[in-house]
Amino acid sequence: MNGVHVPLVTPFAEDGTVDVPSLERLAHHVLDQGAAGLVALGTTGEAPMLTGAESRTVIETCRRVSDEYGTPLTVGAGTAGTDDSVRQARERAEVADLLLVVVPYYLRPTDEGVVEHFAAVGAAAGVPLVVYNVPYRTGKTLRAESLLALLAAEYVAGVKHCPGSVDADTLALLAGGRDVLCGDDAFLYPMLALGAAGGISASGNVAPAALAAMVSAVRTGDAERGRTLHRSSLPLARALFAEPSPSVIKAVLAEQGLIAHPGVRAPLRAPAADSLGAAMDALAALDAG
Ligand SMILES: O=C(O)C1=N[C@H](C(=O)O)C[C@H](O)C1
Repeated sequence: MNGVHVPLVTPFAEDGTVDVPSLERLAHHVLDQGAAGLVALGTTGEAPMLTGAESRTVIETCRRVSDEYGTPLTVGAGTAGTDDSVRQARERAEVADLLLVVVPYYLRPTDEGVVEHFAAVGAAAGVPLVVYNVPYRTGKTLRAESLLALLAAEYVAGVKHCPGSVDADTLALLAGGRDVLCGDDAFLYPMLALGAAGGISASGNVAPAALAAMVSAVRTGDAERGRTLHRSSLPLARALFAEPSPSVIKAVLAEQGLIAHPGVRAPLRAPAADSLGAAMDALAALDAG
């Protein structure tokens, strides 16, 4: 799990069904532009709003394209409960190379309960897990030692960390030595500079080359280039997340002609014209890598 992995949006056709040709076009585009792999059914893919059949269509489409490119496919999985997460992980692991498993949300279990949850899912899945730590969405903040324990587990390939800042726990995690992936687009460069292996970055849908260039600047020790790319991509990350994601991202992708329609599923809503305008301006000003 090195480099930038792109959590693809799930494009919908005008009638609201999953638009497979748009999804395929976008998947080819991001891999052509330097993404290291695809992520299906991430937050950006509106996973909670898809039916089981739609989820399978998205996974199969991403599998086909990943096989063409020889790149890894990570598939989102996990719900609030362990039994249901185990069932879903078993099913999705048949097609995925890795599973991106969200910290169980809403009930706010203890850290010990969360660690046991991942052990159960890891044992059932048979493919490596990426722990998706996103406290501002799940309502569950794990202690740094629990994150480090998960990072050290043999069934865990990495932690996708979305702290909203580079705080003390983030520093402890990055000092942990194994794969940490940044899940907060605005913090991609700072976390890479501190040793993160890469990122799962929604901005990669619209600017894959710039993010791939940032990774390569850090790898080659070109700090000045890395900082330049960071300064240039930060306004874009902010603009894309100015409204609940992925509504702005989809609107930009439709403007770019990469997907046919910008529609998102309720309760998400189309973004305000100003939000789209700000994102298009940030994209126009981007150092594209
Ligand atoms: O789709 C994802 O997975 C991502 N999740 C983060 C979030 O929205 O919480 C952001 C990241 O860019 C991609």
